[in-house]
Amino acid sequence: MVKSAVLGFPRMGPNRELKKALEAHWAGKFSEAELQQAAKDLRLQNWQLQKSQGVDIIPSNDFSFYDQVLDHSVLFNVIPKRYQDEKLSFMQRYFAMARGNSTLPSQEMVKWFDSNYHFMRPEFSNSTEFKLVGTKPIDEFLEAKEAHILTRPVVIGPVSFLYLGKAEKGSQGLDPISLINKLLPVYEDLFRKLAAAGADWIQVDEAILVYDLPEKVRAAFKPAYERLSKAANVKILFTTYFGDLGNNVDIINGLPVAGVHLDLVRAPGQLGSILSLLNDSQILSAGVVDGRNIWKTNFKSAIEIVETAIKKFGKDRIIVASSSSLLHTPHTLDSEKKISEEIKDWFSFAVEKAKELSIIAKAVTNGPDSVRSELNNNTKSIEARKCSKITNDPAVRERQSSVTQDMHQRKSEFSARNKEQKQRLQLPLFPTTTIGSFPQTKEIRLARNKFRKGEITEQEYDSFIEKEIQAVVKFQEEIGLDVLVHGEPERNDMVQYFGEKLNGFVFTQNAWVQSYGSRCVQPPLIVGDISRPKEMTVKESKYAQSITNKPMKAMLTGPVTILAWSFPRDDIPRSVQCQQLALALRDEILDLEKAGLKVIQVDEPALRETCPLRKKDFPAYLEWAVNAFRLATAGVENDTQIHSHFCYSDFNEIFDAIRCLDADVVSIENSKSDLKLLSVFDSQNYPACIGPGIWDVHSPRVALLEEIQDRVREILKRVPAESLWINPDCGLKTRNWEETEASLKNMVAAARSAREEYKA
Ligand code: MET
Ligand SMILES: [Zn+2]
Repeated sequence: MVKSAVLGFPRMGPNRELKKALEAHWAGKFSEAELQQAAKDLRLQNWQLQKSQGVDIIPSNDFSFYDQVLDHSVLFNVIPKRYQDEKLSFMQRYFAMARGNSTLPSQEMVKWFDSNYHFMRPEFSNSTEFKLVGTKPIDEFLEAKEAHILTRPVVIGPVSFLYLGKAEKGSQGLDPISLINKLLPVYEDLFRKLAAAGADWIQVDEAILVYDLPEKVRAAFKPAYERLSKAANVKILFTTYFGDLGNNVDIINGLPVAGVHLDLVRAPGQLGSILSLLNDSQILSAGVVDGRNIWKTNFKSAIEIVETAIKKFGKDRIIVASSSSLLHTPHTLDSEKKISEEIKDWFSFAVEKAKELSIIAKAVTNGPDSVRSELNNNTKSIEARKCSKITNDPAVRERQSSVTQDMHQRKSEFSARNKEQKQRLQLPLFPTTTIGSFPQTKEIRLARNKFRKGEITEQEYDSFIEKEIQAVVKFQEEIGLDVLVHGEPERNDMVQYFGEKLNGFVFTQNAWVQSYGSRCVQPPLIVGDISRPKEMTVKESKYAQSITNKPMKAMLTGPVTILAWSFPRDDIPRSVQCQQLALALRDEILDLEKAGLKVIQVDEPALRETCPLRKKDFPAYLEWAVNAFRLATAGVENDTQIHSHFCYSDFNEIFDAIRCLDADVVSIENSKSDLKLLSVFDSQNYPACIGPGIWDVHSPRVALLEEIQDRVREILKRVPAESLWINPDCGLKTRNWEETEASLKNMVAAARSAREEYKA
């Protein structure tokens, strides 16, 4: 029989119970014992839930108090010395590594592949002593067993664990992969203990196979799994996900593991090559239910894929599985009471996906008649979505088909535009500006909530927002900034705000997914063709410009970022969705221009993080991403100045793409990366204006005048004076007014002194 399997389940609980428990614990309101109990309840609930959906193979050790990679570091004693020296309890140390404490910063946090989940990067040193110092995977396996659920423990594979880590400060030059032989005995120990506890399979995640890997890393797999396969009487499911194995597929050839899991949602094409690589006793786990999105599975296509595999392997050697862990999907659709029934029928969250797995397994085991009504309903729902008016807007499609090359082209080259903009804006050397948002105070959040709930009228709300704008504008004039902003008080979130004003988006009540630790995000769902029914931001920006003589900068979130921070459609390419967003923004930008805004900023902080996992796929992605930005912005006159903003990651790699955006001014986060960004200017000849972030807005520390001055001098060694703008790293919404005022005053003073120095 074909079994169904889940690779991992969302941890937070149906109502983010884990988040609440964690935050209460951190606030000292919930003891460690209470936290442990809450976690235990959630685990049990999740196992039983999956069982009740009919899932045959249920994971354990997919739970985490913060992050599964950190769990492994702690389990294997990969604890940097700075955390070891402290007199901390086990949990205190764990949370210190996760979030820092009063004396220590946290470990580095990085993105988990191309998802919006973040993990704590393991740090290895020459003195790392691998030891199995915990029992978490075994405990959780036994906990489930006690509830009569035989789970399949999930562990991160040794090669991925090392590769995803880095050398600790002081051990520079150490390549973590060289530690593999020291690490393996610990895995052997763990596997023996899991086998002794009664596990018959272990899911070993080696997700790095979707990356371009150095030869040394590729070569580490075979010997490692030779050893692990002999370590204990337990079968290994060698698990990959998030894409195509590409050239790493040869690693599977002859690998001594009992089974292999493949992501056949993102990369269905790899099925053929794997089928011919596995030997006669190996099992294939076919990931046909998407672990990364919220759409109902198309049973017909999923079953087709599974049947192909069955033809070759027989029913007993095939498992039907989620493509990846369901960690990246919201918990259940059940709690959504506001989405229309028509649209709700298109979705499937984690609980519903678990059910889908068991239906597909039944269909292929006992024949389609055994689940006839489920299959029929699925066909109906898939058809309904395909034909729905919401999904297809002929006007949007028609507009897309008439997009021409010249719509991506500003009227003149930068140098000509620059002259006209100078003429019109009359800015000093080293113009100062901010990135958009000003402190989002309690009052602002309260007013927004009241308005949302209907407790204040639109008029009352509008006048509240106007007062906020007045205050922010006055403040900026007083401290002497050159290009002002309205402060974004009306915006809850830089993506949600736009999604709510566009056609094609749906918002949920409770569809949260973990981003890091206790932090969850609730991405909008893109369900249909996107268009702009009316102006989105003009009212606020126009008002702001009307109360000052200084140039006001209008703020928009760019097409790539709106797409990246939403759940995209799976029925048309992301490039098409991005172009729809670009057209909607193009209209907004032209309306802003008409309303008298001379400077318009289009933020694209997600441009880098949306890059594909493999280098070979970069050019195609960057082409549609850059084109979307250009399509959105290129309609304006020469003397309208287009800004863009980037933060969150290392932009050196895509600097060429940033140049191709053809923006007049870009501001880039740089203060955290120790001016690393600037090295780019040594090799690249950047034609337009640039504002490398001058201080780190993510820290409450006030930027000192001398610090900013030093930084400006450093930057001026590389950036021509006439191209340099002076601005913070990112928006100020998370800062308070005191810090903001102090830092901005220093920034303006630094700009003034730089003007003096430069003249001299
Ligand atoms: C994450 S980038 C944020 C840009 C936005 N304009 C802000 O200032 O908040
Ligand atoms: Zn930013």
